[in-house]
Amino acid sequence: MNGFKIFIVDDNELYAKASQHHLSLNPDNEVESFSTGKDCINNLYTKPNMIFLDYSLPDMSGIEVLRKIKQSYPETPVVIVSGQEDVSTAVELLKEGAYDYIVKDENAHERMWKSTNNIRENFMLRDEIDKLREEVDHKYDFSNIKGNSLALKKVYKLIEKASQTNITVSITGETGTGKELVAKAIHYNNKNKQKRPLVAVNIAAIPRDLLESELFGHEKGAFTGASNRRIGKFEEAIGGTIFLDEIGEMDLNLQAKLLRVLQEKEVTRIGSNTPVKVNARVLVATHKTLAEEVKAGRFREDLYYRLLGLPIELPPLRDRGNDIVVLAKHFIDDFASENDMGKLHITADAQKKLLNYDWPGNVRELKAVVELASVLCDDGKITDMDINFNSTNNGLSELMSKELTLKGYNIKIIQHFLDKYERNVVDVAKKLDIGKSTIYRMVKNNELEI
Ligand SMILES: Nc1ncnc2c1ncn2[C@@H]1O[C@H](COP(=O)(O)OP(=O)(O)OP(=O)(O)O)[C@@H](O)[C@H]1O
Repeated sequence: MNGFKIFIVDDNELYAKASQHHLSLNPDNEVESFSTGKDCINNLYTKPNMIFLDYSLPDMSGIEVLRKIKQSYPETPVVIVSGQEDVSTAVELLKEGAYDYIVKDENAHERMWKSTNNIRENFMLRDEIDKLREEVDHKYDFSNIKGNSLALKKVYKLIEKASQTNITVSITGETGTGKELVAKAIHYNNKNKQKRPLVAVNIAAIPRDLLESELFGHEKGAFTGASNRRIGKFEEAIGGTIFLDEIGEMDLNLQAKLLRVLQEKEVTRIGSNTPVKVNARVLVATHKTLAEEVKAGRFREDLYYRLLGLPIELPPLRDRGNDIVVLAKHFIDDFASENDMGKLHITADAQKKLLNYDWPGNVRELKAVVELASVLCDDGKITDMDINFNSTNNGLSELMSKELTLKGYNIKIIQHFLDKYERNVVDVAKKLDIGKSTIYRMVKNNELEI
């Protein structure tokens, strides 16, 4: 935020000067004073951040000036400063939209100072919220999803179509193909929804017994342990989007209840008789083939058709051709810049190795593999030696997905090298450019195994 512009409107020049001097003690404040209501109104176009307005001016009454300000700039806070200690005047002015009322007594300047600080803080917070909103909008636009393969271009087209309406969207694809990313892109690209909440519920992550209350809410005392009333996710998402991830994991009993909610467009909290209207847009995702689940009797057919809406199928990574390299470079660049590592390069051999792999864990796995390679590589060059697919067997794929301390990462990396170089401490110390004694000390402390 630039300077904070304050108007003081007071026909008592001496008082106005004293106020101006006091408020200018903060160099961020740009204070201007005017002796008439007209002068103030004529200068409103310069957009002051706040106005101190004397109630009794020679040309207009304070309330007239206040109304004129509120007509053109309803957001500008106006603090009335007046000699009258008349409570009813204060109430009247507050009703007309004044921000505060300060009586001209010996503490008036101090209160003006405090009022300025409060309002400035509010402005800064609002500024910050606007910036964060912009960031979020930017973060989840299409550019967040990387890849140029034909298969993915079809997906982009569908995301665009899905964003233009409120149609239900069912996103399918193997684990780690970016289903959640697509759900976010649909929500944040929808002009009506992007400023409203996106409420995500992972059906698989919530214990069966708690899921109904999580989705639809409950009243106090509805069941043992329900000590307070609780709003469900559907109600939280009113006006926005609810994203039901892993919908294929929902049990049949709850599927029936969900169907009713979708049909009636209202939820009834457990323990209540009063339904609440919900108009949330619904997105669902699953790594299962729902049609097969229906055939096997594990998913209700009527719910399946209700949820199908616009289906978007995410191709597995192995079918996206050179996107594998595009994504790898993207994750490496991100990782290097987050960790101040300078530019990292990936050799042709390493790229070939990535392209020849099957990627059962899809993009999530690729991210983990190349981030680990970025840590392991020497001289800013990722070679095929740094690309490690057996990671799930020796726990290294977890390395990047878990949040460890730096020491924790060190232990994992050194142990990995020890396993790889047949427990040759001298070789490993050389490779990692650390002292042999460091490794021996860690072995002695039972942090490493040789
Ligand atoms: N095309 C892409 N571009 C950039 N990042 C991607 C892309 N696809 C997936 N990712 C990243 O890969 C990781 C996994 O993606 P996401 O969680 O969206 O997958 P998912 O299909 O929902 O997985 P799951 O089925 O396991 O829930 C995330 O870190 C996501 O940001």
